[in-house]
Amino acid sequence: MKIFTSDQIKKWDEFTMRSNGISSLELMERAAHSCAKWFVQNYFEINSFAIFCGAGNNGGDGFAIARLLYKKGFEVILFADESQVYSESAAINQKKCKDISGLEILKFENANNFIFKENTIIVDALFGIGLNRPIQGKFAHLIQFLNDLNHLKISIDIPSGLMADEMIADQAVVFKANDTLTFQSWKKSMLHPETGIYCGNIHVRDISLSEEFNSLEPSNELVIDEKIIGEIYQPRNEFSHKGTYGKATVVAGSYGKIGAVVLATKAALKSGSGLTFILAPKCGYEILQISCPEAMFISGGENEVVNFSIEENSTLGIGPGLGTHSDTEKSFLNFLKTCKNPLVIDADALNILSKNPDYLKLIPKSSIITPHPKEFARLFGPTENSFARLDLAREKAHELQIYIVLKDHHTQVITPDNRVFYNITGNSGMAKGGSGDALLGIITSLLAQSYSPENAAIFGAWLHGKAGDFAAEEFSKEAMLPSDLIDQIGNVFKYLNKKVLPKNRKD
Ligand SMILES: NC(=O)C1=CN([C@@H]2O[C@H](COP(=O)(O)OP(=O)(O)OC[C@H]3O[C@@H](n4cnc5c(N)ncnc54)[C@H](O)[C@@H]3O)[C@@H](O)[C@H]2O)[C@H](O)CC1
Ligand SMILES: [K+]
Repeated sequence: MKIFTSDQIKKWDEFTMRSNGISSLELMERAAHSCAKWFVQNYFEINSFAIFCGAGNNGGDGFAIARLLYKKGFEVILFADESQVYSESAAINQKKCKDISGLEILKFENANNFIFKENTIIVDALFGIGLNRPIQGKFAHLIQFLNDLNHLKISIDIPSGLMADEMIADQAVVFKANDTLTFQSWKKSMLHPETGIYCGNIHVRDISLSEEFNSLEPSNELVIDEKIIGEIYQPRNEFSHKGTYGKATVVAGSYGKIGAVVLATKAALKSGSGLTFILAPKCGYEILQISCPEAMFISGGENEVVNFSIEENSTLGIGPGLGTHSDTEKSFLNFLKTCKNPLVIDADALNILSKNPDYLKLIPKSSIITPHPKEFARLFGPTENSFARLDLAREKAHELQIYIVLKDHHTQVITPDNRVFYNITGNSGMAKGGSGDALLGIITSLLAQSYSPENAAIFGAWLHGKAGDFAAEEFSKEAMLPSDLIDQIGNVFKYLNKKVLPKNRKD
């Protein structure tokens, strides 16, 4: 799914209206119907809505939604400032509401003294993607008042106060929604931690905007949706053998950190590599041979990996629990001098590179690094926010011709040619030591199976998050473990074969 800027979305609207021969009002009606349907499906037992309408088309959506819900028998209270100059479509929908007896429109000022029923849902239709400056004055006070209410809060298209494409200003006032019903596609600010936090759960509502525009309009920022995954995932061919699925080698571990090797190796095995090797210190030999019998053990030293003797044409995943012992550092850096094939680098291997930045240029082209924000900052320097961090990541991915899987909520896969894929699977239950080890194993395994580095990074991030979602479902976010995530990888492949592939394959 492409991510468009607010300007592009407006062009998308216009293109749709022109090519479908519909008016802005009809498009607004389509949007309102889609929202009303969601409310009925999700909150039919709640019968009261307080809808706050601005003067632009977001407000127009709000008036139209109010009319539709009222006609379905819901109790609806409208709040608006009728002294404002309304957009054409908003004015028409506001008039339609005024013409309905029983549908009251109160002033925003009345909200402060209004007694909202406990189960009233607060609907924010104040500002949408037309917001062009921070909200101040009476609107800011109104939003602060609404944020202090304990009621369920739903935003239409985007929480008021959030810019669609960029970071919020310091002290910005933004409506804090429990859910956001957004039209047709994700907006960039919904995908970054500082801004996405205001959106709650995102529900993308299809309002049938032009598919032709979507395919023609360029965007180098995308959301990894199941359409993309359906195009990447390669189901197994029965006429195959273990050689078909490549050789993966996990280079990891040091005394006391053998668990990281177990997690990375199991994740690699579960992701389908044909042959899987482990290069780890001897202190982990028994543990690894017992816990990962399918993987072959190569000793890299006593308590640390000090000897990078690698299986021929094997795909390497390096880093989990590796430690930064000077002997490990020396042998890893020496190894980099001769390594030519793309590899996957994580955790302590990245920390070793942070201490030796001159070696960054020795990372083989098309390799994949998987830093979390702190590892990224150690590698490339601090940034003031996640938008700036993404800009720096794009610069570095291009400069070093590598893929950067920037782990966050939401993880971003940055390509050497400036494209960004946002992952929308995964959850806070994965914020535990060991999750990153699993991701390293998954991506290494996919790369070993001849997925391109780009597809291994994209598919790996999605698969990792989806397995995390299944684990959270099974064990709760609090109790799930990275090993539970690994155990769910098989269920994700089953989901892919049952749900995703059939939908996306036009064989
Ligand atoms: N394809 C779609 O996504 C559709 C979207 N729809 C809805 O239309 C809005 C966008 O409408 P627009 O009129 O462009 O902007 P807003 O409703 O966000 O109103 C902005 C309005 O307010 C003024 N303004 C901007 N910033 C401020 C500020 N800080 N303080 C005060 N006033 C401000 C600005 O000048 C505008 O006049 C979209 O979000 C959807 O909800 C269509 O209904 C259907 C298709
Ligand atoms: K809104």
